[in-house]
Amino acid sequence: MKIALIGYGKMGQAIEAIALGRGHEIVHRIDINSSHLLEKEHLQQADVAIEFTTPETAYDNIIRCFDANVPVVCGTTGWLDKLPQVKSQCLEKHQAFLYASNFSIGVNIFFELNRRLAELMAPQSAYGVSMEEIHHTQKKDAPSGTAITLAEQILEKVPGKKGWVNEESTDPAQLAIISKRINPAPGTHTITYSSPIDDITITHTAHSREGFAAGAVTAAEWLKGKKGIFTMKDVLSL
Ligand SMILES: NC(=O)C1=CN([C@@H]2O[C@H](COP(=O)(O)OP(=O)(O)OC[C@H]3O[C@@H](n4cnc5c(N)ncnc54)[C@H](O)[C@@H]3O)[C@@H](O)[C@H]2O)C=CC1
Ligand SMILES: O=C(O)C1=N[C@H](C(=O)O)C[C@H](O)C1
Repeated sequence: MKIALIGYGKMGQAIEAIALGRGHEIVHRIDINSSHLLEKEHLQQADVAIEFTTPETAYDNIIRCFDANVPVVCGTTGWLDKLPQVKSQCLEKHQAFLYASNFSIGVNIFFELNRRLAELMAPQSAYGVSMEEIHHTQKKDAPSGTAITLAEQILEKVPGKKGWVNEESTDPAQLAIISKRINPAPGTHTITYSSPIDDITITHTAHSREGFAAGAVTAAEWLKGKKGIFTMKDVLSL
């Protein structure tokens, strides 16, 4: 498979290593200094694009892929206010788009655990719920995309929680997400249900970026030749 890497930073390079190891070809490594490669004539040389850049650049990059008729796997976080526009553009232009806040198999299983735990805890009013996420200091967005996905799952199930805030909160209607930036930390997410009697805690800890990169390559292999809007639930049949 011919892959265009849009974003050749920590993730772009980790994805390249996995993709080459699986016999794929990298046709473009597009970074801030080589953005002319985002022109249609270049992007069209790829079977699929994998986009890991910045919250400010992801939207334009995705639309460029649609205009070049190239399926796009996107892992960039912090731009989701524009997700409805991306989805409508994807459908209008008959393109293929797959976004995940986290591509690792472990986190996608953790999402399922989180959903089930929230369902079980929903009637247990003695427990308060909170979240902590820890990442490296180069991370641009807070809370992490993964934390937002986890929070949305909890808000869907736990009555009385109306939204999340990225700070400590005494408002029972708000789910507090505490973000810590410490090196080295590829990504740790912890959810705690706490009562005067006991606590229940679930944690996912990434030991490296390998799981994110492998999941993104698997998603690209799966997306090639498809049309529509997909998530890792489709790829992993969860
Ligand atoms: N969904 C997932 O599983 C994961 C998502 N991420 C997300 O991926 C994104 C990138 O993360 P890292 O690689 O760690 O960041 P990074 O800062 O190491 O790399 C970002 C790269 O994008 C490049 N870039 C900036 N503007 C660009 C443009 N207009 N066109 C092309 N390239 C451009 C930069 O030069 C830089 O090399 C972040 O939003 C992060 O949160 C990170 C890990 C896993
Ligand atoms: O920026 C990172 O590094 C990561 N970003 C993603 C997120 O925002 O959730 C996924 C992972 O946690 C690493």
